[in-house]
Amino acid sequence: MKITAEIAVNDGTLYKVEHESTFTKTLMKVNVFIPKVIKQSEKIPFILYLSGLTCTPDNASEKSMIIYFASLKNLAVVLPDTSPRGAGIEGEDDNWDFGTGAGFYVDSINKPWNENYNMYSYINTEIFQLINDNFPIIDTSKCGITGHSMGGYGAIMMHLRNEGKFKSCSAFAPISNPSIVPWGEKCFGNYLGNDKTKWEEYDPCCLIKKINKDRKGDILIHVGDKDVFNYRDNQLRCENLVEASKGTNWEIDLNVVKGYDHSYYFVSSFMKDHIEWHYNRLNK
Ligand SMILES: N[C@@H](CCC(=O)N[C@@H](CSC=O)C(=O)NCC(=O)O)C(=O)O
Repeated sequence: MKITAEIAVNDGTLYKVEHESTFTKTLMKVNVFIPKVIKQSEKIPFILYLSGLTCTPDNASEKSMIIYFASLKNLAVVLPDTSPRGAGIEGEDDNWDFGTGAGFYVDSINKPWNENYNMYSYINTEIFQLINDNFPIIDTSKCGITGHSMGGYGAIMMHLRNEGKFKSCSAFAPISNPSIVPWGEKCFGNYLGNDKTKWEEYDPCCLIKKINKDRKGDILIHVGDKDVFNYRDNQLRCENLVEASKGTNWEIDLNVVKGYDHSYYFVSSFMKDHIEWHYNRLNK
C-alpha cells in the first residue's frame, strides 16, 4: 500500500491510498479520513461510503460533507473506488453506466468480467484487510455502511448479506430493486449472465425476504422527489424495498424529501442525519 497524499481537512487528515488488489488484479485507489484522535489508546469506528456510477473516491470526499460531519463525531471514513480501472477489457470504457466506474458491487461470474470485476469481495474482504493492516487506529469490528445511488444499493445489499458485519446502514437515493431497472439489468446481465436467480443474490428486495427470518434491523433512506433518475427513469424504486420489508423484522425508514434532486447537493443536505444515525448505532 502506498499513501500518495496527506491532506489536512476538518481537523483531521485525508489519506489518498493506492494498492494492488488481489480481487480486481488492478491498482485501486481508496480515500481514508482519520479525525483528530484524542486518546491514542482508543480505536475508533468507521463509516464505509460506497459511491455511485462514474465516481472515484474523490467525488464524495469533496462534495458529500461526510468528512465534516464524521469528524465532529470522531468517526473515520473509508471511500473506495467504484470499479477496477484499466483492466484492459474490450468495451470497459464505452458506457458510463457499465464497466469502468460501474462495478455494481458484485463478483462477476461472466467472462471476460470475472477476472477483474469482483467489487463485492474487494469491498467486503480486501478493504477490511487493508484498513486492519495499515490504519490500526480504526476498529474494523465497528463499521457503519452507507452510499449513494449504485453505492446506496451496494450498502444495503452488503448489510443484508453479512449478518453482524455492519453495525448500521443507510443510503442516499439507492437503486433498491436493481433486477427490474435498466441500470441493474445492464450490469447484472453482463456481470452475472442471464440466470436471474444469480441476480436475486444481490437484489435488496429479494434479499430482505430471504435472509434469516429472526434477524432484525433498520435502514435509513433519503431520496429527493425531484430526482430524475427516480421519477423520470424509475431506476431507484425505493418504495419496493419498503413493500418487500413488510412481514419481516426490518424497518425501512424511507424519507422522500421535497425539492431535492440526485446530486451531491442532495447528499450533503442529509449527511448530518445519516452520520447521527450511524453514530448512535456504532456507540451502542
Ligand atoms: N454521467 C451521467 C450521470 C452520472 C451520475 O449522475 N452519477 C451519480 C451517481 S448515479 C448512480 O449511481 C454521481 O454520483 N455522479 C458523480 C457526481 O459527482 O455527481 C449522465 O450523464 O446522466
